[in-house]
Amino acid sequence: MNKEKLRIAIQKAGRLNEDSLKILKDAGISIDNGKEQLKATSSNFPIEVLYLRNGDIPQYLRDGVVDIAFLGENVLEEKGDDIVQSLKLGFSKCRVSLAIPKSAKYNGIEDLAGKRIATSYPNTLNTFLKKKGITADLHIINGSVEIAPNIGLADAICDIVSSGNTLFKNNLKEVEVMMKSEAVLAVAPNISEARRTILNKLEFRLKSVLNARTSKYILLNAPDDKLEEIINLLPGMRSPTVLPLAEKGWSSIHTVIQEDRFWEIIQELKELGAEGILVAPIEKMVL
Ligand SMILES: Nc1ncnc2c1ncn2[C@@H]1O[C@H](COP(=O)(O)OP(=O)(O)OP(=O)(O)O)[C@@H](O)[C@H]1O
Ligand SMILES: O=P(O)(O)OC[C@H]1O[C@H](OP(=O)(O)OP(=O)(O)O)[C@H](O)[C@@H]1O
Ligand SMILES: [Mg+2]
Repeated sequence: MNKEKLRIAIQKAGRLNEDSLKILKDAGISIDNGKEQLKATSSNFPIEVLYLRNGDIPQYLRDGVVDIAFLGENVLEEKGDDIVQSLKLGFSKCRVSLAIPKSAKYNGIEDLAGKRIATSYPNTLNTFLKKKGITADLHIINGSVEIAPNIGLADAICDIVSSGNTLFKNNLKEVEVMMKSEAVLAVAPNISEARRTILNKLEFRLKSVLNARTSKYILLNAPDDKLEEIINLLPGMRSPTVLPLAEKGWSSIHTVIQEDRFWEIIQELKELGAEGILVAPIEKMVL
């Protein structure tokens, strides 16, 4: 029996943990937890899970302790520019931004020259400032960065922003978006061929889950004299399925579309006489 297993790093606790386990579950991979354990295996896929701190994962990938990981793009930007990003996973969306006190004036990045900036992302910030030709005084802190201006520790901060709530509560305003980030599948630079074969299988499953998450199956009834116009609005996987209804002059159309596209065209569909529009989730989608 082939005992080869792919080692994946997942954040032990925090923003990425739950969605990472959920996407594996949706891909049909059951992890035998024990969440108190730092290591777990799967009974139905050749994978071993290591629960680690997000910030430590790039080094583990580099050292080959793990083969792949789910982690934020922002962490790769900060600590892992030698690590390959394979898939974007669509969760933990955020941005790394610069913010200053609400009351401070801001005319552009040059206003930060010579200022004290508190951050947990010094490499990302240094690269950004260098590109802009700005020199500033960086204060590296590991958490609660947004409090720094209020306690007189810094003039500005560079940290993760998502809803903007934390900035708002601390009387700060976002002035520059340095990068956008979401969770990605990261791959160790020296992954073995045998493990890459397992990774290909995992990627195939993850892609099916991701495609399904953003797509909807839609069914609608259409008068035959408007069929062509309605079909033109509905790009299907190949082309929509059209079936005659028992009532003469009417057909049922089935197709798959991106959810956001559906909301764009719903009004047009109705104006063309579409009726009985049903939208259903898709569990897996193999293209
Ligand atoms: N408010 C947020 N909204 C959405 N995504 C976020 C948010 N904060 C962080 N993230 C993303 O989730 C990742 C993990 O963040 P989290 O705060 O859970 O861990 P951490 O404290 O950065 O790392 P560690 O696991 O090393 O303690 C970040 O690197 C970022 O990509
Ligand atoms: O724009 P918002 O939606 O308010 O999110 C941004 C906040 O979320 C993150 O902190 P987190 O809650 O992960 O705490 P941490 O510092 O303990 O990681 C980040 O460091 C910000 O402080
Ligand atoms: Mg955090």
